[in-house]
Amino acid sequence: MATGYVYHELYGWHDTGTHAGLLPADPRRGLQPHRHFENAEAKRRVHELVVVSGLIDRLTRLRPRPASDEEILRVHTAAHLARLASGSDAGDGGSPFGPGGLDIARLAAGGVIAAAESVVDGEVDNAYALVRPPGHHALPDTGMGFCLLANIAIAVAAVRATRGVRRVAVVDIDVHHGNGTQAVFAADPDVLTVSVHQERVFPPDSGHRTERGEGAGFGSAVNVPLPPGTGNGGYAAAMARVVVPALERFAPDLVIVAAGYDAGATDPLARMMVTASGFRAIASSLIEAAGRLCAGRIVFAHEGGYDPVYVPFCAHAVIEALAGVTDPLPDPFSPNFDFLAGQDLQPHQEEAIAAAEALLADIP
Ligand SMILES: Cc1nn(C)c(C)c1/N=N/c1ccc(/C=C/C(=O)NO)cc1
Ligand SMILES: [Zn+2]
Repeated sequence: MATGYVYHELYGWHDTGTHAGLLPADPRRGLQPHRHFENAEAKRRVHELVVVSGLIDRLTRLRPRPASDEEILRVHTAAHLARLASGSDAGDGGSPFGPGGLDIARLAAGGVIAAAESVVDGEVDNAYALVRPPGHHALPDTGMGFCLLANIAIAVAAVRATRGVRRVAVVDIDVHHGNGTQAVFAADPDVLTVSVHQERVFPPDSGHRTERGEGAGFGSAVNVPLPPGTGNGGYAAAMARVVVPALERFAPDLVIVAAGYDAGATDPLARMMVTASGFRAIASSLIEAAGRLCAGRIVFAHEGGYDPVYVPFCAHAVIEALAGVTDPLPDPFSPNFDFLAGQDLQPHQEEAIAAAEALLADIP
């Protein structure tokens, strides 16, 4: 089992400066300066745990490269690219970046491209792209939600253009709706986008079950909004009853996962309860499905997740699953979080999942 791994120190140099965590600092509103929630720490510490634990020795290091203008313009407008070349915010006022921000964003998108190409070319069996800045909220004409370029959408477009890959499934397990990827491919019946997220957190009023794609692409978008407080049992049920069956119906040539960890039990930007063992189970269900459906071709691209202490354990568990590790690193927080009341599937969560099962019938 060869698992590709992309990381570059430049990802840690993407400078989101000081905000008040999420919003621009403003003393007139009582918003005291604090580092932006989307800062380097959580992702840099994932890499450091991968190195210190020795997992790095079981991985095949892949080198990222900057996504070219041609590759970016398959998804984005020239105006958006120009904004990133000269501006200091991706477009929504909450996604700041410092000098050279576009160069690092190119390297993030290029890191996902490199991972996808290596998997499709058979150089590795599967891959993890630990990239920053994230991408799944970025739209063709603007960035948003800390995302500058639509990393995964750019990678999907690249392997379809250069490697003849036809059907790609993107599964978004970040706790926020994968609106960007969904929008890029809404009319495309050969790209399935499935997003499992906390209902209506971000983007506001986005990610409803009723968002299903459009035109020839109707049915190719599947949204599974879940209630706040959903934990390991709710996510396992969503995977087993909606996500994996959707993949089986769609029969992809390649699976790409938008791997965010902000559904984690300690994340500041959502209210879910998933733990490292829960993320391992989520990943394992997707890896197993890819093994049955597309020779194991699966790529995980890092997205959100903001607790610098716990995200490393959650992402490490996912990378171990990709590498087929049978002696996983124990989660020191397990006694606290794996046994929280409500970790098992709750009736109101079951209702949300059952409602999403109805969407499977129209998958193209
Ligand atoms: C509150 C509030 N007020 N306003 C004006 C805005 C714009 C607010 N929230 N913005 C948010 C909230 C959450 C995210 C998460 C991103 C992520 O992790 N994606 O995976 C991004 C922006
Ligand atoms: Zn997120």
